[in-house]
Amino acid sequence: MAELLELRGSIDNIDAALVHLLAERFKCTQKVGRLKAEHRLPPADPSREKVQIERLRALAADARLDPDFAEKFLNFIITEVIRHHEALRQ
Ligand SMILES: O=C(O)C(=O)C[C@]1(C(=O)O)C=C[C@@H](O)C=C1
Repeated sequence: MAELLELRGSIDNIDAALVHLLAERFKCTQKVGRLKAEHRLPPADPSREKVQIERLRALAADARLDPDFAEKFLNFIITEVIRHHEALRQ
């Protein structure tokens, strides 16, 4: 089935883009983690997270993506970032 192969090719391209985007995001958050450790700031910032989640939920709704899924995805990433920040504090 040519259509299935073509769709899978696009899925593979999108997955590669996601990995590259996540790698860039983690490069930024590693720098944020170093700054926070240097200035003795707490790893997590719940008020910032609230703003990010509201923004992402609105973007998801506009894009017809389930906002609950978008929120879970962001929380999954942020949990990992906070784990990295905590490690940098040691
Ligand atoms: O912006 C920050 O203060 C970060 O540490 C980055 C980040 C994020 O991954 O977006 C991670 C943890 C915070 O709780 C909020 C946001």
